[in-house]
Amino acid sequence: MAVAEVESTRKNGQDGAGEQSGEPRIPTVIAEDLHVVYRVNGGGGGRGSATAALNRILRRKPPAGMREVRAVKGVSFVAYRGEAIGLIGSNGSGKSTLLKAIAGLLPAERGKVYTDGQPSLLGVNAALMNDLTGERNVILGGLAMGMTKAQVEERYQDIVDFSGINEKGDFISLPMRTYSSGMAARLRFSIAAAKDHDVLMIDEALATGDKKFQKRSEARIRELRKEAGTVFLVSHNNKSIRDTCDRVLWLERGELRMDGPTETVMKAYEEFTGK
Ligand SMILES: Nc1ncnc2c1ncn2[C@@H]1O[C@H](COP(=O)(O)OP(=O)(O)OP(=O)(O)O)[C@@H](O)[C@H]1O
Repeated sequence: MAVAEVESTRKNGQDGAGEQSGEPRIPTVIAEDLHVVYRVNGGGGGRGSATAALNRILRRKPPAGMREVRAVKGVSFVAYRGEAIGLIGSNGSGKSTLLKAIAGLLPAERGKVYTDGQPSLLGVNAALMNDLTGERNVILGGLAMGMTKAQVEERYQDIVDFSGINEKGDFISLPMRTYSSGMAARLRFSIAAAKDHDVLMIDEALATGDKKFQKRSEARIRELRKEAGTVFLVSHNNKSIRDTCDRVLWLERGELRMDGPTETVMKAYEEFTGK
């Protein structure tokens, strides 16, 4: 759904970036008391036979060993156009789950997510085809993101140059399975970053690139923000978050522990983790 313009006030007084006095800020993502639950067959029931499964279906009962993982618990925030928002928190705190729920890839158990336009989630696991060449993946990836064939052709060289894949030889014409994980992540980032996004969500992509690439991608994130989008960045690299984001959401055990300006939240987080 499209979200209406709202005045530049925030209920809880937390400060985000891009706020200019008196100018209305445009929300791009609204999460309202969002809960996300995974249901996992823990195997505790042990009865894996087809007859047992059929009986469960007929009785409409969950399997005996079914376990629930409450990965996101009552998270609420409003993201605005022009913000770059870092998502931090310990392993398993719910960062990736939150992004997937915003992208519409996981259903909300309770609460709601509203987004303006279709958010694009760029994860290190984004679906590129390992058996196809980098070249084919750039074309397919571009089309999958909604670029026209002409746009992909026009931006093809920029994408390859940005990724730096060809710096050490003609890798772009080789299958993706011959790439290191860093090279593959760079190509994924470069394809996604070639398009302007209303909401771009990046899951750890920067952590896998080398220093030079990190600098380039941080600069591109700043550009994407200027082009009026909202960027979410999940990272365990505190420096990347500091260099790229002006607001940080800190999740812990699925709950939003803090939401505020980068430095305030990072200081509290570093105290919590002992750096
Ligand atoms: N597909 C899944 N099925 C069941 N549980 C899951 C699944 N994916 C994640 N979880 C659980 O949900 C919780 C949150 O996981 P999530 O991956 O969102 O955390 P994260 O903050 O992104 O972690 P990390 O920093 O390690 O990447 C964890 O307890 C995890 O075990």
